[in-house]
Amino acid sequence: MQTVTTLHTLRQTVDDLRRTGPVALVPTMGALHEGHLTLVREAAHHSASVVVSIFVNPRQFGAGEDLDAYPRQLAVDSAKLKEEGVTLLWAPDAATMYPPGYATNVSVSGVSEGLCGADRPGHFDGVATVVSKLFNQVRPDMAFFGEKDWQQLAVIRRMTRDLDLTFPRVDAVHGVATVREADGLAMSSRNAYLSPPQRAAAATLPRAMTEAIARIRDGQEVRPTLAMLEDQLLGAGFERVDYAELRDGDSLASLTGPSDKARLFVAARIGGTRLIDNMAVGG
Ligand SMILES: Nc1ncnc2c1ncn2[C@@H]1O[C@H](COP(=O)(O)OP(=O)(O)OP(=O)(O)O)[C@@H](O)[C@H]1O
Ligand SMILES: CC(C)(CO)[C@@H](O)C(=O)[O-]
Ligand code: BAL
Repeated sequence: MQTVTTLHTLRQTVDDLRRTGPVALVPTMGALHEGHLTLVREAAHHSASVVVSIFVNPRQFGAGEDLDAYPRQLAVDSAKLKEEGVTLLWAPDAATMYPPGYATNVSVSGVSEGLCGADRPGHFDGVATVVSKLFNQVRPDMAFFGEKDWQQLAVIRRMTRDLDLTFPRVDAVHGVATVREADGLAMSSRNAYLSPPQRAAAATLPRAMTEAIARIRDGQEVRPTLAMLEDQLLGAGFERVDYAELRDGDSLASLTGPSDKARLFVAARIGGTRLIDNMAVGG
């Protein structure tokens, strides 16, 4: 595996790779876990070369968020990627991504509004901006993102479609199902912030979501069911529920009842750590 930190070398190396077959990109912020490695394996399954980027993108963190605390462990991550047979690790620094004078922002409306967009103003502008840069830098034939960040995936697909991108084309922006711990908690780099008791209580999130979905499918009203879900989380030790909402998985429009594409989206905070999850409800 080659580790590249300059744009010049990245372009040269990816141009060489492209001659050997399709190139896949897996964008990450590092602190890699099985969720990330599942994206890498899926990417390898569909391409000749896998490029993984690791960049903790300052523009997607709001004031007072965990930019400084975000886990950084490039050597450990690099060993994991090497083991997976990744072709190239793209690990730019902040000055390479945003040199002095940098002044451009990519902003996607609609799907970025509400849910995490409401709690983290500017977050999806930061994501759309860095992902459009990564797409232009690597020019991958395909890219892989986790469904754990469902709204992020919707924003990236919208951006790819709206800007008529061809590297990758919108139908080559792939979503990969959420990888979970044995107790159902969605894997996330931020789970590392949790103390053992917080980690044990965090498993209430997927459990309470699964129960709420069963009630909704059973015909119980959505609003009281989601209120019960919030109470369950607060009772288990979460200090705040940022949102618990039913939305259409494609358009992200709010829903008041089940439908084919309905998904339940929740964000909640435990010990100051913000966890998100989403699950299909179905009709
Ligand atoms: N449990 C998971 N299952 C599948 N994909 C995942 C999972 N966790 C993260 N991903 C995906 O990996 C990519 C990189 O995500 P990122 O580096 O932010 O990791 P993360 O674990 O989501 O961290 P964070 O704690 O910041 O949310 C994203 O496309 C994300 O959706
Ligand atoms: C897509 C991404 C790598 C952009 O910084 C980030 O938001 C993430 O890790 O999900
Ligand atoms: N996994 C999404 C990146 C973020 O929370 O900033």
